[in-house]
Order: sequence, then structure tokens, then C-alpha cells
Amino acid sequence: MANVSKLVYKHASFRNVTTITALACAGLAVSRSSMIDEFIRRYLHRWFGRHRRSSPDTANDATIDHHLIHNLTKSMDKRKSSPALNAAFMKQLKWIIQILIPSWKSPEFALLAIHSLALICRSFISIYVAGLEGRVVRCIVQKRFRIFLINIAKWLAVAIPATFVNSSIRYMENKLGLAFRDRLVHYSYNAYFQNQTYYRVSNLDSRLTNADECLTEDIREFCSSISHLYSQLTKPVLDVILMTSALFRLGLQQRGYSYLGLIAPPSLAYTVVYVTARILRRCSPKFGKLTAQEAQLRGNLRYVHSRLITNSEEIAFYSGHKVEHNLLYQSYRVLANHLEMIFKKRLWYVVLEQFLMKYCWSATGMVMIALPVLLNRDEDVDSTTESGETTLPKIDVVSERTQTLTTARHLLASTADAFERIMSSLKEITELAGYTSRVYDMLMVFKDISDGHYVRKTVSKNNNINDDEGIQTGSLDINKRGNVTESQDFTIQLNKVAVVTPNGDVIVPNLTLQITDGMHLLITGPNGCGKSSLFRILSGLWPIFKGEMKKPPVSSLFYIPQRPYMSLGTLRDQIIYPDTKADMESKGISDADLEDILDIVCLNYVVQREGGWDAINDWSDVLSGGEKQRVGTARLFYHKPKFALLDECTSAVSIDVEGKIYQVAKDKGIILLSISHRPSLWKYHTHVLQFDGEGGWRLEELNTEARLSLKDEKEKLESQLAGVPLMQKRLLELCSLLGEDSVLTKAEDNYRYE
Ligand SMILES: Nc1ncnc2c1ncn2[C@@H]1O[C@H](COP(=O)(O)OP(=O)(O)OP(=O)(O)O)[C@@H](O)[C@H]1O
Repeated sequence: MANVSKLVYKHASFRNVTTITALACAGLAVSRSSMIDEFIRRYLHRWFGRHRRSSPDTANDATIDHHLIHNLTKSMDKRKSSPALNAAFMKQLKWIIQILIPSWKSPEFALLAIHSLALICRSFISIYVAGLEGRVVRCIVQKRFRIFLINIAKWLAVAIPATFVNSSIRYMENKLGLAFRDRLVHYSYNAYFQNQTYYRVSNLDSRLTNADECLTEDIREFCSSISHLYSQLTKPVLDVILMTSALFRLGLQQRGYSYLGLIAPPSLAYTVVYVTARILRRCSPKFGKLTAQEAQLRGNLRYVHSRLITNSEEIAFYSGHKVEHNLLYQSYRVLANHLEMIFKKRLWYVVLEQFLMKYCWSATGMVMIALPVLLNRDEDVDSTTESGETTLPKIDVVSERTQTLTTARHLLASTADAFERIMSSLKEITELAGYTSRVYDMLMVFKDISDGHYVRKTVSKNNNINDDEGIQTGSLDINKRGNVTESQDFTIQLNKVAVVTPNGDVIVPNLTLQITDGMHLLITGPNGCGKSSLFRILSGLWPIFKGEMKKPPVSSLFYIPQRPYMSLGTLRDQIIYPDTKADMESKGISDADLEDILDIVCLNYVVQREGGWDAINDWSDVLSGGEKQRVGTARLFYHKPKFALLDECTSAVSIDVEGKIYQVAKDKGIILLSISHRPSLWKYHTHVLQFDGEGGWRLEELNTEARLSLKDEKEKLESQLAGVPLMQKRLLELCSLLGEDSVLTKAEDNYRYE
């Protein structure tokens, strides 16, 4: 018993150490030491740098292909700044947090408050448990059975709120993550669908390669990461503050310490924790950047998968599985290599982290315990009477010290654990920086695009324009915009408008045309001359960079493409797209009216075949190419717009049905703007806009009969001249066999010289 009490008495000075240590640690990371910095820079950082250089680089893997990886890594390298724990990250985070918690009255703020309350409760419970543990030990030393039982009952009683609080911390963390996600998803979906951003982001801008990945995975990861980090950081910080003050209170009861014993342990703790923090910060791989790159590669893999699913039929017809397999595998390999690189970097980082925070810190703890014992005045050594007898402390003193020691040990362990968690969170903070930058960049790009600012990686140099007088006006300034106004009289007017692709290629430099009521315009020209691009400009999908355009509201234009889009939903939804059934009913249109519409496009049988208007199917698979086109044209008769933009929308429809569709559309007063190569459609149009494929165009009245006779003549000449090259070749052979000239070849030579 004498030995036990001696030991307890000696260790009582440890309380003092713990108090000061915790206080010193709390005041950490304020100043810098150039000596330590130099040491890290010279030795550890160099060593880690060497390792970093020798780690596998995704682009260097010989087994992986070229192009894809090159593009991926290049686009990854081109990021403006790598995400890290810096001012940019704080600015981005602050901006996003304003979306997540719009005001202190918002439900998210209430959730955060409840979550914080739960964290505070947990810390207080920990302190209470530490004290209770000390009291239990004290009862054992005092052999007080009744009080021991009471304390055990208290222990069990406190377990009920403690476990509930523990579980609710996890619940609140998930709930908070989901609430943040709700806010962010709502905000970003609004931005995504504003001003056709969903179209422009992939067609007019090249900053965001996988918007779908950003909108799903990145937002999810960001929200769960931020809500997890909140509790991951708040609880240890709270623990440090509360445990430190508890330890301080314990330390105040301590008597008989020396000043050296007071100063040495906290100074040691300060130095060790500071050096640890500096080394870890210096040697930490750029987790933020790596996380952002990983998200990008994951998005790319997903994109390649979805392309395969979308084009599976075409790929199967071409037997293109080898190419696609290769592409898919390459995308996966790039991601896998990147992950492997992260794991390797993490391996060395965790080695260092564990070495410093586990073993160095434990060693420091032992030294700290030893120091006051070695440096304290002799008060803690048992006093000896003159007769040589040792005076033993009373049982109460012993039990009190045992209690204090147990409590202090518990509190010190919790404080150290809290510090360890704060330090480990650094890694998670840099990962959060990666997600923050992805989400922030995405929202900024959406905003920019919605405001009409686009960035393309490649801008073609082929953007010179000639004005009417044939004077070259120089390079087109793609930062300027043409003038677009809304016409009130349902006419379309284009005045010297340049048709420019998103890459900056000027396809038609000066287009001037006017479409008025009663006009039906046929648009022709070779492939890629800009026919569909004119429709994109009229629909407002592409901006105009030069000239003036007056057009009616977009609602009075209805575009039907060659491959009409089939939505998810019922058969009815396909005909009335993009209206809903409620919209249809509010317009006073019934299913019987829809049947009349299907009669025009000769598609009524589909209602029977598919099991009625409410049948749900994957319509893009169920309907044939021609049927889909007829559904597309049926939408025209449902919406009855003023202008129909028909982009070869009946190329798979039989000529008789096609003629009927065009005639009925005209009869209903719809102005037709049609792209078609079929002469059978000429008679439904009054004018023809003919592009030459080199930027030129001609607008004239369409005289169907004259045009048909010209076409007949052209076809006749084509068939007659088809055999001429063969005959010329044979003539030359005959000339050489006979050793004679031919009047025809002579005439041709003369013609050439002239
Ligand atoms: N999203 C885009 N980004 C960049 N260039 C594009 C884009 N869409 C089309 N282009 C380019 O614009 C040019 C004109 O395309 P457009 O679709 O208007 O041709 P078209 O006359 O309708 O041809 P076709 O008869 O083959 O349908 C083409 O050279 C094409 O490469």
C-alpha cells in the first residue's frame, strides 16, 4: 500500500503537466521557426520530392494509349490553380456556403445548431464520464461498496443519453449533408436549365467536360465531405477547449511544482506538435488537386459508358466492339493508374503521419510525464520522521489522488485524440478543396454561359468575313454580338448576319433574308454548308456575332429534327411534348383531337398497337425511324406554331404521307422553312435559299415547273456523260495502238491551251 500511495503521489504532478501541455497545444501554429523550416526543406521534403518524381505517372504508362490519355492529362494540367487549403479555397467555400445556408432562419441553420448542440453535449458527457471514472476508482481504493454501486448506476444511466447523442451526431451529420445537397442541387439545376445552359455548356463551351458528373457525384461528395468535416473538426476543437479547461481546473489543485517542471513539458509539447504540423504540411501530397483530377477521370469513364449505351445499335451494326472496348478500357486504366498513384502517395504520407503522431507523440508524452517528476521539488517524496519511520499518506489523500490521476489520464487521452483528429483532418480539408473547386467552377461556368460568355479551346483561324462590297473586314471578333430583336409582326429578318460555328468558323459571312407571311422557304445546299446552323441561330441556340436579326418569340417557332427526341413517358406525352397532360387539358385538347392529329400523319394504328394513350414504353426503341419522324411532325399539328423549322424531318417517311403532312401544315397557316433534298417537296414552297458551301447564297422565288425541267435536263446530261470518261480512255488506247492522232484529242488540247 505504501508503494501504491508513493506512486500515486509522484504521478500527481502529472496533472500539472497535462494542463499546461493542453494549453500550449491549443495555442499552437502561430509563429514560425526558420530552423525547422530549413530542416524540412532540406531533408524531408527533398526525400519526398524524389519519391514523388519516381511515382508512376499516368501519362508515362506505355501500355496505355496516346490520344485519350494525352487529352485527359493535358486538360487536367491546364487547370488554373491546383485546389488546396488557401485563400482561393476559402473564397470559394464561403460563396458556396451562402447557397447552402442562405440565412440564419433557414432550416439548414437550425440543423447546424442542433448538430452543434449534440457535439457540445457529447464533449460535456465525456468530461462527466472522465470524472465519474475517477470517482469509481476512488470508491474502490476507499472500499466504499455502497458509493461504488451508486457510481456504477450513474455510469449506466449516463450511457443512455451518451449513446443517443452519439447516434444523433451521426444522424445529424447525414441529415445536414442531405439538406446541403438539396440546396446545392436545386441551385445548380436552376442554373443548368436557365437560358438553355444544358445545351450551351456542351456545344458552345469547352470548360466543363462532364457536367453530368459534376451535377451528381461532385455535389454528393462535396456535401457529405463538408458535413462530415464539420463534426470531424468541431468536436475535437470543442474537446480541446473543454478538456483543457477541465484539466486546468485539476491542475489548480496541484501544489509544490517547480517552475522548470512547469515550463519544460508544455514547451516540449509545443515544439513537437509545431514541428509535426510543419512537416506534414510540407510533405503532404496535393490531395485537393488529386481529388479534383480523380473526379474528372471518373466523369470521363462514365461518359464513355453512356456513349456506348446511347449508340449501342450503331456500334453493333458496325461490329465496333473492339474499338469501343479499347476506349472503355483505356478510360478505366487512366483512372486506375491515377488511383494507384494516389494510394502510393497516401502510403508514404500515412507512414510519416503515423510515425510522427503515434510514436513521436507517445515518446514526447512519456518524456513530459518524466520531466516534472525529475524536476519537481522533493515534496512528492514521502517524508521521513526523525526516528526513521516513513509517514504514509492517509487513505483519503491516496484515494483523492488516484481519482485525480484517473480523471486526468482520461482527459489527456481525449485531448491527444482530439489533436490527432484535427491534424488528420488536414488531408480531408484538402480533399474538400478539390470538390469545392469542382463545384465552384461548375457553377461559375453555368453563370458565365447563361450570361452569354463562352470559352472554346480551339478557335479556328478561318474567320475572315467579306462584306457586300467585297472588302475584307478582317478577323471576326467573337467577343462581340450581333443585334437580336423581337419582331411584332411575325416576320423573320436577317441583315448581314454571319453564321459562325461555336469553333469560330464562319460558314456564311453575310446572310440577308426576310421571311413574311405566305412565304414558304426551301433551304438547300451541300452537306455542312450551314443549313441547320441557320435554324440554330433562329432558335437562339447559337449567338450571332455580326449583323442584325429580327425574329418572332421563340414560342412561335417549332423545330423538328431528322431524329426526333422521344421523351420518357406515355404515348400521349410523345405527341404533346414538351407539354404535360395538364397543359394539354388546359388548352382544351382531348385524346380524340390527338387521334385526329395522328390521322394526318397516318399513325393512328400505333395507339391500338401500343395499348392506348397511357402506355409507357422506351419509345426511341419501340418506334421505327419513320414512325418517330411522324410522331415528330404530329407535334407540329398539336402546337400549331407560326413557323415550322423542318430539318429533313420526313426523310424516312413515304412520299405520299410526306406530301400530305406538308399540305395540311400549309393549310393550317404554318409558314414552312424546310431543309430537304427531295424535289417532291418543292411544290409546297414559294422560295428557295440556296447555299453554295463556300459562304455564298442565293434567295429566289421557287418556280417548281421551271426548276423541275432544269433538273430533268441536268439528270439527262448526267446519264449521257456518265460513259464519256471510259470512251475517252478507250479512244486514247486505240490511238496508241494505231499510232494515230484523233481529231477529238487535238480539239481537247486546243481547248486547254485557249
Ligand atoms: N456544335 C458544333 N460545334 C462546332 N461546329 C459545328 C457544330 N455543329 C455544326 N458545326 C459545324 O457547322 C458546319 C455547318 O453545320 P450544319 O449542321 O449547319 O450543316 P448542314 O448544312 O445542315 O449539313 P447537313 O446537310 O449535312 O445536315 C459544319 O461544318 C459543322 O462541322
